[in-house]
Amino acid sequence: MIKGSAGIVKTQEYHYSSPIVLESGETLPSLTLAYETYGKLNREKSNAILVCHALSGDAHVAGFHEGDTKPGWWDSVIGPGKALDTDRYFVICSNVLGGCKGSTGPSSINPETGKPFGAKFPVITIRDMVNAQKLLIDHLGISQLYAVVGGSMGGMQVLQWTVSYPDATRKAVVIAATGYSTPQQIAFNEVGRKAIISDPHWNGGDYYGKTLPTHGLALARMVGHITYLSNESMHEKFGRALQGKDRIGFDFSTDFKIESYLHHQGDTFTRRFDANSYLYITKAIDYFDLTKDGSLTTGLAGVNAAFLVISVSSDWLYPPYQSQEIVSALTANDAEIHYCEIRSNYGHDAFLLESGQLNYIVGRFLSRTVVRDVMITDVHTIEEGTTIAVTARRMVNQGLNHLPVLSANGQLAGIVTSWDIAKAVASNFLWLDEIMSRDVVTTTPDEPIEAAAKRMEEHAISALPVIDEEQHVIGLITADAISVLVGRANP
Ligand SMILES: CC(=O)SCCNC(=O)CCNC(=O)[C@H](O)C(C)(C)COP(=O)(O)OP(=O)(O)OC[C@H]1O[C@@H](n2cnc3c(N)ncnc32)[C@H](O)[C@@H]1OP(=O)(O)O
Ligand SMILES: N[C@@H](CCO)C(=O)O
Repeated sequence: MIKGSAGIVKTQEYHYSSPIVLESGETLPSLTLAYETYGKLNREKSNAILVCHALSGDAHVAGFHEGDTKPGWWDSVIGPGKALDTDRYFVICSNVLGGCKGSTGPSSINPETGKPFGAKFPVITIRDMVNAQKLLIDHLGISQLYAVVGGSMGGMQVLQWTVSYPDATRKAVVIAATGYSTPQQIAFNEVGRKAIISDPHWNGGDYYGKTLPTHGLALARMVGHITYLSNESMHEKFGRALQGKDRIGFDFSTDFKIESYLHHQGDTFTRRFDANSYLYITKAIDYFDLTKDGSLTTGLAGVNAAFLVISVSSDWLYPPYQSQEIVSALTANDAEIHYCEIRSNYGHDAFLLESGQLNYIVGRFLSRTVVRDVMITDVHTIEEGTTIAVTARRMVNQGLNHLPVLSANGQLAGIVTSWDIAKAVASNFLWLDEIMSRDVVTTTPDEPIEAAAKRMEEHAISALPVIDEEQHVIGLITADAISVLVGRANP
C-alpha cells in the first residue's frame, strides 16, 4: 500500500457565540475551537472521523502547515493509505476547550474584561471538552461520526463521546487510556501543578505580557515526561551514559544524558505550551471518572458504538489493566468490543510512536464492515398461522420480497419470499405454515459482511434475517444493500 501525506493544511476556527454552561455549573460567554480537516466529507456525511488529542496536543494532527518541514503530531497514522485513510475518511481534529492552540482557554481574552482569563477561567472537564466538539460536529452538519479516535486523554474523550452521545458515533478507538483517573495519575498531575503554582512568575495565573512561569512549567513537563517513557526505553536510549563529559562531576551540574534530555524536553515545552492550560487540562484529567455507583459497567451501560481498545505493554501510567477494565465493562454491557495490547518498550508514548502496529490494528478495525453497519432495522414480520392471502397482501402493499415469520413468542420460525407466495397461489395452498421455509439461513449483527455475503451466495438467497441470541429478528440484510456497499468507495 502506498502511504502518502495529507498535504498542506490550514487551521480553521469555529466560533460559537452563545453562553455555554459547563459541568461545574459555571458559564463560558462564548467559544472558539481551532480545528483542521483532511480528506473529503462524502455526500451522505457518513465518513467523518474525529481525532481527540492528548494533554499537550493540538488541532494539527497530520499534513504540513505551509512552509513547515515537520508534519502534524499523528501524521504517521493519518493520510492516504494509512489507518485513518484520507482517501476514504474525512478526518477532523480540534484543539480542546481549555487548550492554548487556538481554542478558548485560560490564555484567551475574556470578552467581559478585555483581558486574558488567567486563573478566572472556569474549571473544565473532559465532558465539557466533548460537548464543545459536539457543537463543532453539528456545525459541520454531521449527525453521526463514523469513528472517534484518541490516545491518552484523547481516549478519555472518546469514551466520554460514547457515553454523552451514544448514537453520535459508530466506532470508538480508545488507546492507552482509562475509564477513570487513578490516585497515582492524580498524584503526578498534582506534582506538575505544584511546580507551576510555586513558580513566583505564575503570579496567581496573571502573567500574560509579563515574565512567564517557565521554570515551573518545565519542571511539570519533566515529571510528566518520565511517566510517558518506560524503564526499558530509558535504558535503551540513555543507559548511564554521561552528557558531554568523560567522568562524573561530583557536583550538581548535569552528569547524565537522561538529565540533559529531560531539561531539553522541559525547555522546549515552555516554548509551545501555556502554564495555565497545563493546570486546567490536568485538572480535567483528574476529574475524569466514568464509573457510576462505583461501577464502570454501570457507567458505560448506555453505549452503542463498536469499540477497539488498545493498551501498551510497557505503559505504567495508564497500565493495560485499566484498558482491560474498560473491556470487561463493555463486555458486560454486550457492546461490540475488540481489544489489543501493543507490544512495545516505548511506554505510554507508544501511542504516538508505534505507527506500524497502530496502522495495522486501527486500519483493520476502521475498514471492517459488519452486518450491523448495513442491515435494515425496520423489519416487517408476520405471525405464524396467517393465511397466504393476508401475507400476499402485506407483501404487495409494503413492496416486500422477504418476510420473516415469527412464532407466538416472537422468535424466528421461518421465512417466506414473494416467489414462495407466487408458487403457493398457483398450487392453491391456504396457510403460510404450509409453504414457508423453516430452515432459515440467518446472520448476526457482528458477523463480517464478507462472511454474510458468502453465505447468501452459497445458498443462492438474496436476504438474511439478522437475529440476536434469543432468536429475535433485529434486522434484515439484502444482497442489494451489499452490492451498494461494494460499489461505493466511502463507508
Ligand atoms: C497527542 C499529543 O500528545 S501531541 C504532543 C506530542 N508531542 C509531544 O508530546 C512532544 C514531546 N515529545 C514527546 O512526547 C516524545 O518525545 C515524542 C513521543 C513526541 C517523540 O519521541 P521520540 O521520537 O522518541 O523523540 P525523543 O523522545 O527521543 O526526543 C527527541 C528530542 O530530544 C533531544 N535529545 C535527545 N537526547 C538528548 C540529550 N541527551 N540531551 C538533550 N536533548 C536530547 C533530541 O535532540 C530531540 O530534540 P527535538 O525534539 O527538539 O528535535
Ligand atoms: N506526549 C503526550 C503524553 C500525554 O498523553 C502529550 O504530551 O500529550
